Amino acid sequence: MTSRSTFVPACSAHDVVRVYGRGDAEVRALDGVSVAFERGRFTAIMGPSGSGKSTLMHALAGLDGVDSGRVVLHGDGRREDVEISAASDAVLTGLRRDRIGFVFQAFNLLPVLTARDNVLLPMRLAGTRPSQEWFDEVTGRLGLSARLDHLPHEMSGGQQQRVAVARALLPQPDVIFADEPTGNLDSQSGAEVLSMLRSSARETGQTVVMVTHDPVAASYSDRVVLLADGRPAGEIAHPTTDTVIDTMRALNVTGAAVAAR
Ligand SMILES: Nc1ncnc2c1ncn2[C@@H]1O[C@H](COP(=O)(O)OP(=O)(O)OP(=O)(O)O)[C@@H](O)[C@H]1O
Repeated sequence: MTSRSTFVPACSAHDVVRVYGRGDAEVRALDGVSVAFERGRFTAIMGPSGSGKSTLMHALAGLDGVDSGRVVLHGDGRREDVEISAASDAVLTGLRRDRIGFVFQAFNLLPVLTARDNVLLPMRLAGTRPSQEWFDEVTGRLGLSARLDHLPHEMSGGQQQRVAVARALLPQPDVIFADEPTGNLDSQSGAEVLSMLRSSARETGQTVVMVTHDPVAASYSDRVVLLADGRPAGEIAHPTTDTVIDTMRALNVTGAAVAAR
């Protein structure tokens, strides 16, 4: 892992508000959230059910809009900063193709395509292709080299999710958003996928932001950002399963912000 003294953001939210419904049915899913996600780090978003985790991730990824505040995808010198919250649909489509990767709970592989073609599909749609060296490195690291000609139904859930991770990593997006990526996996397969996400951050500087309910999954991250009732509620640096369980318990009991640890 590289040591670094300054926090360089890959994406950030600034006083973001997202309201669903009106009148008595109004829910402030995000109620003034300001948070930044560090480049080259693996960050988990946690909080009680209904605390706004998915809403925040969707806003950061440009999958859903916000009512006020700003969401920014930060450039890196090569690429420009983009205000996601003010971007047109055309710009957002381009960002999702070139600069943002996704890993979902449901693997979302195309059933008629082999692992190789699933992994390559987003780049093919964008009219580009990875170098053979990078393709071999990513699929090798994910343990997929012997599976590349298999169809999804010929692979286990863990292998399918590793294909989905390879597909997200290959274009080297600014940020990969992972939404409960181990929710459909047994603990062994989940551990493999989480190790891959962690090593992609540590070894290749890939920024990963993951929503999870699972303290074990969160313990693979470098930092946990906590939400409660649509507001930031503290964070945990270098989380362990135990510190996450303790902090979540306190959050569920009090619903209040906890001190950064
Ligand atoms: N499309 C919607 N319409 C109305 N309310 C919504 C909508 N989406 C989310 N909400 C509400 O916004 C709040 C935040 O929801 P969100 O899904 O972001 O929470 P979460 O922390 O991801 O929850 P969970 O852990 O249960 O998935 C909840 O009260 C939810 O009911």
